[in-house]
Amino acid sequence: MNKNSVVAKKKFGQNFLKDEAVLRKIIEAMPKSDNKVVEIGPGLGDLTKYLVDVKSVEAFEVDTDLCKLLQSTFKEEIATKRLHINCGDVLQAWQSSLIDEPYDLVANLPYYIATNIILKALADPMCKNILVMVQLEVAEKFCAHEGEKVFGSLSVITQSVGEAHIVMQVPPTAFEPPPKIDSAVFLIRKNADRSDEDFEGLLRVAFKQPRKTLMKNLSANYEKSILQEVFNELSLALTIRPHQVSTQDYHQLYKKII
Ligand SMILES: C[S@@+](CC[C@H](N)C(=O)[O-])C[C@H]1O[C@@H](n2cnc3c(N)ncnc32)[C@H](O)[C@@H]1O
Repeated sequence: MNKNSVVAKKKFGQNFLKDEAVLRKIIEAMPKSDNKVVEIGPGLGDLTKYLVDVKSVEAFEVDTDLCKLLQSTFKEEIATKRLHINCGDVLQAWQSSLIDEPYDLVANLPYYIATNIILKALADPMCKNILVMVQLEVAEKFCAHEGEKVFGSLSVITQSVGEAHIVMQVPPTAFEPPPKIDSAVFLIRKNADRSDEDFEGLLRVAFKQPRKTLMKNLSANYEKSILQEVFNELSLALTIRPHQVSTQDYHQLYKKII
């Protein structure tokens, strides 16, 4: 099998990034660091060939056909240890840390598991920065600010460990085959390690019905009189909606009601 005879497999979310200008912009947007690069889903190696030029890369690819192809394309880089390819499902391989040294995640992610992968990377103490291509809609959720309509639990979790912004939007024509939706590359610079399942549980309750008031959502699980007291202490209006509350106030709420 060669690169040109590969038929993209839908079940693995294969949309190969073919636009060289976009590939170069991803490399330019990489955070300056001494960390190793982890690439999830190297696919045909179009991004990988740029990555191995600047960093040593640990790659995870689930498709065994593509693994074989990558092993022959990157023989030299594998021999000189610029590249190591793990063949298998990255989610199976991921314990509390994906690898045992500090790394930056740089990838055009498989969209069907993109949110899950980013949440795992945010909770992984070895992961220091995240530069990934995902569906535009998902990128906007991770990068949203308080007050914006799409500000939700993903935005709060992200702001709890760092800063996020969209680097560029990418149209379907940049890929082969083209996906049905627009995509975006975004960067999260982590500056803290925090993974707290109880806090994330509170966020799930807080944003359960995003258009209802925060008080209404929270009172489904927490004592209303305590909530009223805490809202008062934090100067939060009883009519405030979940997307209007800052990350800092969510942490204060959590401290006071859990
Ligand atoms: C959107 S494609 C990106 C391919 C390539 N990086 C590019 O930019 O052209 C997603 C890649 O992730 C791989 N993939 C899908 N699910 C995976 C999983 N669970 N673990 C590891 N790789 C996976 C797919 O086989 C595919 O190669």
